[in-house]
Amino acid sequence: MTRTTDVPVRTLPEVPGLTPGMRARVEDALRRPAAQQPAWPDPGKTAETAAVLAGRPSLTTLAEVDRLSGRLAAVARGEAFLLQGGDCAETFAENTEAHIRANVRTLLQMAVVLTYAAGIPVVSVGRMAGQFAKPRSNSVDALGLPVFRGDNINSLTPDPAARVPDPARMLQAYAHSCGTLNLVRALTGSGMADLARVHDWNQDFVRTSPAGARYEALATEITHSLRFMAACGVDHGSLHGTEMFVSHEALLLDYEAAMLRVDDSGPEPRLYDASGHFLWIGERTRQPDGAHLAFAELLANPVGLKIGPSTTPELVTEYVERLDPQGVPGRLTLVSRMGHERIRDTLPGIVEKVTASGHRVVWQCDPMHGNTQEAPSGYKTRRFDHIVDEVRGFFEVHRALGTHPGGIHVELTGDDVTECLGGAQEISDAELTGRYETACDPRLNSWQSVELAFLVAEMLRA
Ligand SMILES: O=C[C@H](O)[C@H](O)COP(=O)(O)O
Ligand SMILES: C=C(OP(=O)(O)O)C(=O)O
Repeated sequence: MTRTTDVPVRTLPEVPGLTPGMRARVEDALRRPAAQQPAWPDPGKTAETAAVLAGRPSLTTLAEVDRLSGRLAAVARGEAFLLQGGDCAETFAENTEAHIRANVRTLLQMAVVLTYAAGIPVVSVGRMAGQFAKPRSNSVDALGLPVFRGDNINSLTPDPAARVPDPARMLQAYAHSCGTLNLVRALTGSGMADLARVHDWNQDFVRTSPAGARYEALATEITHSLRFMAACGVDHGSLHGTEMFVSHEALLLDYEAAMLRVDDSGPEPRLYDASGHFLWIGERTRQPDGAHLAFAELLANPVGLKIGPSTTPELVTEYVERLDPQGVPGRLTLVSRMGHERIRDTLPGIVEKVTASGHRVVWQCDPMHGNTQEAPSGYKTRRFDHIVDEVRGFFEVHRALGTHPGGIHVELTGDDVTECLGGAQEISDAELTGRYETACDPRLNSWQSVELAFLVAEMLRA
């Protein structure tokens, strides 16, 4: 864990309905050291922007958030599987209809394969509609410029002026998130999520992928099941539309605090972060005395916590007690990102200790962040076989301990990029340069993502 910029977060705007007690708790959280925050040049402007955001409509509703909490409770009980994925960093420039459609389509394709193999519902959560802030290893980049921290803070353009944090970008991020969420709701509620159509895309994948033969049997089983259901006259609405939630890292506290909303429709007012359905705390900002953890403690949203290879079972138990004080199944998702060489050694002690504590968390595997490496060409990349091996290790650990391997969390895009090495397309180091388009970390492309889903399907069935 590194702290590149520990600066106090000063801005908590007026939030309608916030009781004095709630306000004091949020202010206390925000006063703690907060890693990875931008040094805004003009705090007055940041406060003004936060006040504008606080007056804007919520992006999500507490009813949707509660629905997701219910779904995650099922995952924690072993009755559902969680699929989470999307860009490493969304960008304003790439926030196009084509890009969003491609990402949604890839998630839908993966979800169908996983649902069939697991025989239980798949809860789909996009890394989208808010994934605009990135924690970074260094505060300067290779050119000696202040590092790009995500489009809601500064610009990727390699120019000193463009790298100055600009709070107005938070308003743009809000507007982009709003547009994305609108399209996601429309696409998943309409023809695009039609099961037969999504399966047709998977059949195209099987027909055209160099590794298609391996996955053909499973795809054929799905075809037969669909024909059987059609022959029986099964025509339920869930065959023609689906549910997709959105998530991002709750990194930029000025933005997240401005998106706090109070729901007072129940017996007790509840505070939730209306910037997304699911928020997670990253590996670089999970300091026990830090602001991010204290902020997450206050939310009604289900939350995730990334845990890297240095995390001890004792520390995880402390996180679990703090983030799930009431023992609500699925309230907390522990996202292990250990690296394929470490997962089999590091995860078992953590799972045993948390299981013994009685808390029912969602166990999720992020096989991306512990497997980043520099290719000989100099590109930051990840190898497909390392990614698969980490997921395999995750399943092995949970199978051995009798716990539920609850889900995967993947950086991916539906575009045909060349950022990760290998997969059936056998993307080589020399090919990385072809379409290396990520604004931060390398993502699986659409082929690699669907192939990963077929491989996880095999693990789920084993
Ligand atoms: O997505 C995770 C981090 O933001 C990312 O790996 C940091 O990248 P860096 O090491 O290039 O700063
Ligand atoms: C920064 C991320 O991951 P981690 O916190 O696990 O490094 C991420 O998922 O974008």
